[in-house]
Amino acid sequence: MAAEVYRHAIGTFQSHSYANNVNHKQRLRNNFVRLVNNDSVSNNVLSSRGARYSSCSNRRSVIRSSASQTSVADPVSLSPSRTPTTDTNKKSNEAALILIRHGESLWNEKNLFTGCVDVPLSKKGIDEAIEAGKRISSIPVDVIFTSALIRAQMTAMLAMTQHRRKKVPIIIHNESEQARQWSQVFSEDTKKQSIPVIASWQLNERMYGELQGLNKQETADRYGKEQVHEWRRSYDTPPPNGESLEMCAERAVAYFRDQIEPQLLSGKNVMIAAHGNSLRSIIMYLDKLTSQEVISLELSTGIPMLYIFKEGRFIRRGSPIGPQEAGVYAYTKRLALYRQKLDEMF
Ligand SMILES: O=C(O)[C@H](O)COP(=O)(O)O
Repeated sequence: MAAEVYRHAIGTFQSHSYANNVNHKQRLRNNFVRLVNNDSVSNNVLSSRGARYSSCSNRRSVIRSSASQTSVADPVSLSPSRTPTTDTNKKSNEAALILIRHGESLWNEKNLFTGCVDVPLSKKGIDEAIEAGKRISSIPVDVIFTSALIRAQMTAMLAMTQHRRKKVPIIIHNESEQARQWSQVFSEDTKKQSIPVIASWQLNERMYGELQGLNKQETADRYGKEQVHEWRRSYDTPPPNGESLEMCAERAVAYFRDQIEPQLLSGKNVMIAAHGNSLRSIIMYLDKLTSQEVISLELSTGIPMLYIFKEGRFIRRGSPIGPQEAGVYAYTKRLALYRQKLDEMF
């Protein structure tokens, strides 16, 4: 089974340009050896990149001091400082972090630059989201963050239809006092069976400026392949009147640090459904990639990626493979226990 875990870890990352990187493959091999030798997240499998976030605890105050964020949390018990997760019966501060790029959109299908244009999933994207949900169906999720764009929200919702815990994802409406009041839930039991979904523009796709709506191939034919590649993948060159990855990172990573890390610190298991470039910038932060390394980071639509957050570190665990893949749950003892609990319940 151990060999199977490794094979899947490598296989899944082939959709990820890391897989073309020899060092990364070597790291995966090393990780695998560590996984086999000791099934504990305390071994930092990303020793060269494992990030230390000593300032995280300082940032916890940000979420507590934000009145709007606290009230967002209230309808379904999101406050990290008051409500420990019940799903996984946590004793340590380990938490799962699932990242998922939305499934294929109707404009991905047509090969159009999309950016902040709010386009829904294609039929293939719907299938990808459901498939992604199967892959993470036995990983605990206590809170979901999505962008404000429908393709990310559809992906999160469709994925959660497959979750074995069968909790209901509920979009939190906090845009006005009335919206907050009118979406209150008055049953504690029902709240417990719900997962809050927080939608934020900061997780939106990078704004693609005057490329939005243009065909990617036609744009490359017109401006040259190199120029278009620079617009699409460089760290600091923005497309005409759009955001560079660096600009996108400024708001997406700040949001991650201020609003999402405190949830992880409090032991909540988090899923983020977002976009190619907002997630690239977050992964750059989690894995401490350089502005050169991030150029070759490509994310496929609808493939979930799993990190474990423990003792201030983000430990990449590869991508969950499928609902029946035992290896996924061997990543940590806690995930294995959670799965066992689900097996007993359902
Ligand atoms: O906005 C888009 O067009 C895509 O979601 C991401 O496009 P990219 O792969 O060109 O960055």
